[in-house]
Amino acid sequence: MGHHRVKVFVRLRPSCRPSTAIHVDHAANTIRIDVQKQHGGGPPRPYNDQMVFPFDNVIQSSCQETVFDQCAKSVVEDILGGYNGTILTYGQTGSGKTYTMTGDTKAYAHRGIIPRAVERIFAEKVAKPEAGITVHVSYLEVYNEGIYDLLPQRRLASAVSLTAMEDNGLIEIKGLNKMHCSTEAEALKYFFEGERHRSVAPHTLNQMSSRSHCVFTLFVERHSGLRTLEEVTSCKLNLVDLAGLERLKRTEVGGQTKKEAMLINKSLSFLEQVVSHTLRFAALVMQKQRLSLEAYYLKSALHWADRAAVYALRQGTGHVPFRQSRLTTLLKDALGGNCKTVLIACAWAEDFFLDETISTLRFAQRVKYLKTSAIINKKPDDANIERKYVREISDLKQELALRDALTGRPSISYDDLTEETRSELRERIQAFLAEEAGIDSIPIENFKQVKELLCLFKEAQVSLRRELEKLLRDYGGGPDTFLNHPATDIEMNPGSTEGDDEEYVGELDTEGFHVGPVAPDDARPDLPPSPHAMVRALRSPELRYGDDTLLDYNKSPPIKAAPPDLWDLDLEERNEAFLEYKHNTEEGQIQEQELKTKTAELRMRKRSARELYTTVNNSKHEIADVKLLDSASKAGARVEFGNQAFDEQKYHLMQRFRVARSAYQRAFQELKEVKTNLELLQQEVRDCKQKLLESFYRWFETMSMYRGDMSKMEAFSSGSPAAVVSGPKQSVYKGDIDVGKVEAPLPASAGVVTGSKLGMTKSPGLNHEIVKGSVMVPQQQNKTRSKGGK
Ligand SMILES: Nc1ncnc2c1ncn2[C@@H]1O[C@H](COP(=O)(O)OP(=O)(O)OP(=O)(O)O)[C@@H](O)[C@H]1O
Repeated sequence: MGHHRVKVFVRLRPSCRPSTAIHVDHAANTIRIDVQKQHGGGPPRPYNDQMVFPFDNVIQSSCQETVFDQCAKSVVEDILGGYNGTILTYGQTGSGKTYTMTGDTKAYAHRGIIPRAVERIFAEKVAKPEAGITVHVSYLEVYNEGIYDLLPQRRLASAVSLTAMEDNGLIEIKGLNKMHCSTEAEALKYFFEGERHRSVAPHTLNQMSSRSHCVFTLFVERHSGLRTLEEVTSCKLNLVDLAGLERLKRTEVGGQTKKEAMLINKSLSFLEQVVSHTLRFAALVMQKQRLSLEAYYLKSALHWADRAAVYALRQGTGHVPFRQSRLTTLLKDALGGNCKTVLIACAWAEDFFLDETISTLRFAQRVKYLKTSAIINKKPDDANIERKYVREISDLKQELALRDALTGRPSISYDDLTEETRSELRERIQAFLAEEAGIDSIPIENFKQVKELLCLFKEAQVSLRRELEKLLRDYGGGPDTFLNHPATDIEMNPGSTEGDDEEYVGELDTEGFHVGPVAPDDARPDLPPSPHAMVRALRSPELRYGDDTLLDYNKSPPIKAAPPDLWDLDLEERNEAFLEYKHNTEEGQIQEQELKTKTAELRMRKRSARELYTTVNNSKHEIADVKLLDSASKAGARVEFGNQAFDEQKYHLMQRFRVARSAYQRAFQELKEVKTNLELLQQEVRDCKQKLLESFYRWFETMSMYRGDMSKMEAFSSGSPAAVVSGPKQSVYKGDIDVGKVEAPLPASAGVVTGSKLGMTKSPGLNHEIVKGSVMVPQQQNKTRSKGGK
C-alpha cells in the first residue's frame, strides 16, 4: 500500500482588474498575498503581513486542455491502472468550479475535465480491446443534506434520499443507478442527462449557480488481457463539483435559495472540520513517532486554520467526524482512504473577493497535507476463471474418453444427461419398481448417471408415497394406517389390537351370527403387501379400505360347519335360534359366560400388550432420533473440560440413547411374555367359541329331531336332557347329560306366557312357540322356506 499526498491546484478566474495583493510565483508554484494592502476588516491577521501558499501548480489564463493535462490526466491514467481516484473542484460561488469540471457546453474546446476523462477512458477501451474494459457511470447530487440520483429519471420533489454505506472499506451508495456504457457517446449522453437534472438557481454572482454538490462517477473494470491471469482491476473515478461558498450579503439571495446557500456553507464548513481533524490526527501520530519536523509543518498549517484543532491535538483525541454530513461521508475515501485525490481550488482574482480567496487558499493548503492510501483494486476475474475451468473439464473428458477406449468402453458419454435420457431412465426405474423388469434393465455407466438414478429413485419413492397417501385418504384411512400396519412392523405388533374380534362372538350381525376369528393357522399371509401392490390394489374400484382382501387380511372366515337345517333358516331365524340356545339353556348360559370371561381377559391382555407395543415403538423412534441428531451434530460445538475436549451435545445424546435403549429392552421383553400368554389365551377363546358353536349345533340338531314331540322338546330346551335320553338321537350328547334333572312336560293347552318372548316363532322347522317359562303353543306345521334358506 502506497501513501499518496493529495495534489492541490489553484485556478484563478481570468479577470480584467486583478487584485494587486495577489502575486503568483509560477516557478515556485506559490501564491503570495500582501495583506497590508487590504483596507480594514478582512481575515484574521497573520503574524506577518504576507501570506504565502504553496501548491502543486497555480493555473492562470490556461485553456481547458492544459488544466486537464496538468491537474486531472495523471488521476485518469491511474484509473486505467486500477487505482481509485477523485478530482474535486472547490471555491467561492462563481469562481469557475463547474466551468473547470464540466466546461462550457457551447464550445467543444471549452469542455471540462469530465468529458475529457470519459474520452480518455474510452480511447483506451478502443485501443486495447483485449483488456476488455467495461465502463459504468452514475451521477448523484447532495442537495439539502439528501443524496439524490440524477440518472436515469429526473429527480422529483418526492424522490427518496439514498444512503451512503461503507462496503469493504469503500463508500457505496445503496440503490444508486450504475449505467453500463459501451461507447463514449453513451457515457456523455448519461452525463448530460444528469446535468439537466442538477439543481441550479441564479444569483448576482452566477446565473447558473449550483445549489448542490454533484458527483459523476466512472466505474472501470479492466481485465489483464492475459489468459493466465485470473484477476481483474475494478476501480472508480469520482468527479466532484462542489457547490460554492457564499457570502449571503454578496449573492443577495432570499427564500429557498438562501436556505440552500446556508446548507451549502454548513456542509462546506463540515468539510473543513474533517480536513482539520484529519490533519490533527496525523500530527498526533507523527508526534508519537517523534517525527517532529513534519508535525511542526502540520501544526503550522493548523495554526492558521484551527487553533481548537491544535488544542485537541494536545488533548490527544483522534476521531475524524466524517459522518456528520452527507458530503463528508461521500468524500471519506478521497480524504484519507483508498484513493488518489486531486483538489482544484477555484478563486476570484479581484480585490473585492480577497477575503473569500484567502479562505479558499487556506483550505486548499490544508488539504495539501492530507495523505491517502491508494492500492490497485484487484478482484477475481470470473470470466477468466470460468474459461480456465471449461478448459480443464474438456481436458479431463478427453482423458476419460482415452481411458474408456483403452479399457474397451468407447461409447460412454460424460456429458450432462439430456431430458430424453432422463425420461428413459425414469421409465426403466418405474418398470423395475413395479417388478416388471429386473435390475439389469437399469444401466450403470458413470458417476453422473448413478447420481441421476438415485435422484430418480427418490422421485419415484416420493410420488408413490404421495399416491398411496392420497388413495388411503380417499378410502377413509390415512397414511398412518399403512405406516402403522402390523405388516410394516410385524415383530413389534402384538397382533390385531383394534376392534377385538372376540367381541362379536355370539352377537348377531347381518350375515347371521358372528363366530369371530376362528381362523386356521395359515390364514395370515407370509409377507406384507409391497407399496406397489397396495397402490395397485387400492387403484381397483371394487376394493375398499377395511375389506378382508387388503388391510384386514388378518381376519379369517367364520366356521360354516353347521347342520344343514340351520342354514335352511333365514338370517333372523338363525339369530333367534342362537339367542335361544345361549339364554334359555343351562349349557348355553354356562358356555357363554365362560366365553365372556375369557374374552374380557383377552381384551385386558391386549390392552397391556398395546401399551407395551407403544412403549417399544416410541423407544425405537427415540433411538432413531438420537442417531439422526448424532450424525447431524458431528460439527457441534466443543466444550473444554480441563484439558480434555468434550462434546457436550454428544454427551446428552448418549444419555438419551441409554434411557431409550433400556426402556426399549424392558418393554420388548415384557411384550414377548405378554404375547406368549396372549397367544395361549387366544387359543382358549377360540376353543370356547368352538365349543359354544358345536354345542349349539348339537342342540339345534336335537331340537330339529324332536320337532313332533313337544314334551321332549320342552324338556330338552329347558336344559333337562335326561328326558330325552331314550330318544333316537341320544348319541348327540356323547355322555355329558344329567339324567336326574328330568322335568314333567307341561300340558299342551297351557298358553300362559311369562317372561320375554325369545323363541323361534318363525322357524318352519320348529312348529311351536318357545316362551321363557317353558310354555309351548303349537303353531303351523308347514311353512315355506325363508329367503335365507339354503
Ligand atoms: N476560467 C474561466 N474561463 C472562462 N470563463 C470562466 C472561467 N471560470 C468561470 N468562468 C465563467 O464564469 C461563470 C461562472 O462559472 P461557474 O458556473 O463555473 O462557477 P461556479 O464556481 O461553478 O459557481 P457556483 O458555485 O455558483 O455554481 C460561468 O459563466 C463560466 O463560464
